[in-house]
Amino acid sequence: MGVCGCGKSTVGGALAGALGVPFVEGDAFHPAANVAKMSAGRALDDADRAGWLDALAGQIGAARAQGTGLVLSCSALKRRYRDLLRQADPGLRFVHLHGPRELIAARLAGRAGHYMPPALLDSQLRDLEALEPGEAGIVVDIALPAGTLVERIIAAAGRP
Ligand SMILES: Nc1ncnc2c1ncn2[C@@H]1O[C@H](COP(=O)(O)OP(=O)(O)OP(=O)(O)O)[C@@H](O)[C@H]1O
Ligand SMILES: O=C(O)[C@H](O)[C@@H](O)[C@H](O)[C@H](O)CO
Repeated sequence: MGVCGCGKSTVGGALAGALGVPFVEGDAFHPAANVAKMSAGRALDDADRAGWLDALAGQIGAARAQGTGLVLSCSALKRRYRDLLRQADPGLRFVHLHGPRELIAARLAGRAGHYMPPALLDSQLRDLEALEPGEAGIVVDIALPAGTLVERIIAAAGRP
């Protein structure tokens, strides 16, 4: 979880590879209308995100039913979004990829070929609600290299 450009795809993909489980890119489940809205520089609201979160909950529920496990990238900015995802698997754990605005803005500026305009970073930071006590998960510092983050996440999870 985390705002645009925090490293969800990069770290999530590497984590899934290290764990040997499927990686599901949450961005791929946005309807075209959401992508068009973000591409036009307008932030998504709760209504825009509702169907998308349902689709991601479906992915989590399917992995649980099949016993395959998964790593899924999702901004999951608000507590109630995470509550919805947890309904699909109460054992769901979150990794908040956290870092200073300046670092994330610099990474977004250096990223090519993505629809998300860097100007939407501030709206994402406004929407972001940190993990609360009782929510299973950890916060990691995205200033660290992706490989180090993967090691820390696996160490915190106690596996493999
Ligand atoms: N730990 C890291 N160290 C250095 N660079 C990183 C790290 N994590 C990600 N990056 C780089 O930062 C940029 C943003 O990462 P990435 O696309 O994975 O973020 P994201 O959270 O998936 O973004 P979005 O939500 O917009 O899809 C990429 O260019 C990526 O290579
Ligand atoms: O909740 C949201 O507003 C969206 O999921 C965004 O976070 C983007 O999908 C993602 O960051 C792609 O760049």
